[in-house]
Amino acid sequence: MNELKALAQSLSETSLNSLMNPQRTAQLTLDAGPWRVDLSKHFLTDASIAALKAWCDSRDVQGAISDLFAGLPLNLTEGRAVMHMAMRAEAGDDLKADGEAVMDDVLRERERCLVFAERVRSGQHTGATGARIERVINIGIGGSDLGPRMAVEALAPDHDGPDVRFVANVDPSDLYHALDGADPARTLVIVASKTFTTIETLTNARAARAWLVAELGEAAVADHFVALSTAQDKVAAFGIGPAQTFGFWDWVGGRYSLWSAIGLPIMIAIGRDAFCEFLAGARDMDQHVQQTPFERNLPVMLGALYAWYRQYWDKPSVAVIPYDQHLSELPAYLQQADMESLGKRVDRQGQPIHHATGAVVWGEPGTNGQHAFFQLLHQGSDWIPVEFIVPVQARLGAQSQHDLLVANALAQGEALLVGKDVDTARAEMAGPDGMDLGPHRTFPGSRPSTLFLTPSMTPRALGALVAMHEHRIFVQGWLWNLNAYDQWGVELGKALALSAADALASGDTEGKDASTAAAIDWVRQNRG
Ligand SMILES: O=P(O)(O)OC[C@H]1O[C@](O)(CO)[C@@H](O)[C@@H]1O
Repeated sequence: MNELKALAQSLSETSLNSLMNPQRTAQLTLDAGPWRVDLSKHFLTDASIAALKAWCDSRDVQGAISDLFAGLPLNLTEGRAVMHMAMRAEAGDDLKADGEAVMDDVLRERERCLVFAERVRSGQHTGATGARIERVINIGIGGSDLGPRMAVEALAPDHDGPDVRFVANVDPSDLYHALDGADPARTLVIVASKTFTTIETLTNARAARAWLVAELGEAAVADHFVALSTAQDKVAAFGIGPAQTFGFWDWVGGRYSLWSAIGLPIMIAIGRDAFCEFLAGARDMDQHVQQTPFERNLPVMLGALYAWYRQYWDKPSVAVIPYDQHLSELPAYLQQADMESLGKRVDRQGQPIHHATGAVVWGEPGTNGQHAFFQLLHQGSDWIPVEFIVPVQARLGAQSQHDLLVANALAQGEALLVGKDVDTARAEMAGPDGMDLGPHRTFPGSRPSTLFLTPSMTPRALGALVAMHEHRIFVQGWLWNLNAYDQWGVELGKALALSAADALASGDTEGKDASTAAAIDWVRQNRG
């Protein structure tokens, strides 16, 4: 039997708590940038660490990381490098994508974005009537929404620019709320789309444009619309000029693009210095992943651990629980980063993969989740690896109240690990009419979790955390020999949505399955 499988089976019978001691925690606590990450509540032993290292060595993970940073075309199905790391690199870093030096272009475009953001923040860039911009609306979806949305919310304590809102859904109510109360003369619309073909984004952008033109006239579009895209020709066809267009490159994947021009809403919200700190945090992690030996390398260890839990322990999900209300969008952000990257069933050569791959990523901030789904985490029939993400300093509000938040995070990890045996549970209380509550109040324990601690959720800490997950996802994908950088699985639904829209308009359901055809008929009769 494969050693990783055998270890999974034998360790599943082991009490995690019986492994614990201070030396183990010290050995398995990794420092990466401003993060202290405790992996000691996982099924990591000398034997399993050695087996995970052997797995990584057999797949030459370290060589793959070098190839990634060398800008080789690792995204085979799209024939591209994967070089979002260049977007947070600095002058003097010698980075290439597909053989071309990229840093001059990257730094030039970054500077254009930062200058524009400062002009909006300072009021130098005004609307068509000369009024200061007070509301910025980012229209984008997927990677052109989730990253900036998450970071703007995460860094709310750093937010000193105009109001920044996000519209993603083609549901017209999303745009309605973003425009509600907005003064067109004081509103800047950012149309963010790597391809500039995404139907939701273009539909919302056209609706926002019509709203603006109705109030201020066609000529105002130039001052009130900017585009973030790799497709300059399509942006021009939409009517946004080159001075108002900020670009990036096809070797920056959509879900890895918040460091690029796609980060413009973040720049407008928090300004140049804080945004550069955000990039610096990610760059810290780029250096960490390249330079740190296996046992101390956080993205590599965590990627190997998660690959093991999915493939050999058959654990179908990972819970991400930030103990920071401002990180409420982090689970959704990581869902795209992870599930669009690792949700694949064939390998890089197109051959079937005969084991489980990508896991479901989900979560909510603590402590809210404790009063909702933690019942299942503690007493459900299976365990789920949990990430507790915990900045220890309050950025807003009283530190004493924040301490209670932190205490809850620590307590949850402890409860998952230690559990409660049936005798203790019985001794505590009986049920109605002396009913034995022992089985109901027992906690099995031995449930793994990772504790991410950082002093404060600064821009630098956030950058490091996000980049850590990017590299962790790379390692998992490489261990499974799948392409973590394409997303063909979204295409069929996109095409069928256009066909369903036609059928809703015309009533012609020929070629549709019976269920879909009936639904189309019913919608046509009931849509008012
Ligand atoms: O930035 P675009 O090209 O509008 O794409 C938005 C999103 O759509 C996807 O292609 C999936 O539909 C994502 O990968 C991407 O982040």
